Amino acid sequence: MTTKVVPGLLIATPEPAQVAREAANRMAKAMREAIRDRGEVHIAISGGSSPNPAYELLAKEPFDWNKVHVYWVDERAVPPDHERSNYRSAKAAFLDRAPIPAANVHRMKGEATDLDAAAAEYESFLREGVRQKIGGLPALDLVVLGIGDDGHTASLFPGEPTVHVTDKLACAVPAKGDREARLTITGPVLENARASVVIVIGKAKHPALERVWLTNGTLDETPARIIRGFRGAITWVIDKAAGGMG
Ligand SMILES: O=C(O)[C@H](O)[C@@H](O)[C@H](O)[C@H](O)COP(=O)(O)O
Repeated sequence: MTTKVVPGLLIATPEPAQVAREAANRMAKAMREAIRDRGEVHIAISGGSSPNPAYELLAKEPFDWNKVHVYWVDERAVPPDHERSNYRSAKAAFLDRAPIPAANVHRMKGEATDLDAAAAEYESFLREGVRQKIGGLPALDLVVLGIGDDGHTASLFPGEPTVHVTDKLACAVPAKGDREARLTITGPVLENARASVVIVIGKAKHPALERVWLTNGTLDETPARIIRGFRGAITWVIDKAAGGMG
């Protein structure tokens, strides 16, 4: 028998605008708690289009932004001013709107000619920058994730070995078809986060979301199932279309 179990808290809203508000509130909550308990907050953010309205709202929150450190979950192999750059889109929606010191912003170098070296450098940023550790590995206070129509999350794509990588904290993902190469943080860092907010909008995501929530399934087919094993608090914020009701 196949059963559906939503791991974590599900916030299902009618429309994308409410997704943005709920997601921003949940991110802000995790960030406030980290600052209260640990004096600073380390977050890793995703690209894609779904989180941008939430980042815009988050930027209006009255944090001590000097205490906020930003990392990326993944990046496309393009320069930072490219229209497909995750850094560029987060800059427009978030970094240009919140006074986060430049020294606290740790982008992935998608423009690097040697992406393996860029991934190794990113692993060092994570090991040194994220001082809080759980089980010897960096413990981000918050990761913000999305899900692709094909069931990917971060840049962990179906049929790629990346979702099984455990000996690296970040790695390069080769180009495939019309998808450019990527950099991504890997399962051990994602799983170790104290909190995650997963933002899923639109009808096209519904089949993938169902596959994540089914008790049966494989990481190879649906890498976003990795979220099921996260140790921290998982919050899904979805609209009715993603939930199959629109
Ligand atoms: O760079 C990327 O493409 C991502 O970080 C990716 O994992 C994204 O989160 C999903 O593809 C969902 O994208 P949407 O937000 O556009 O639905």
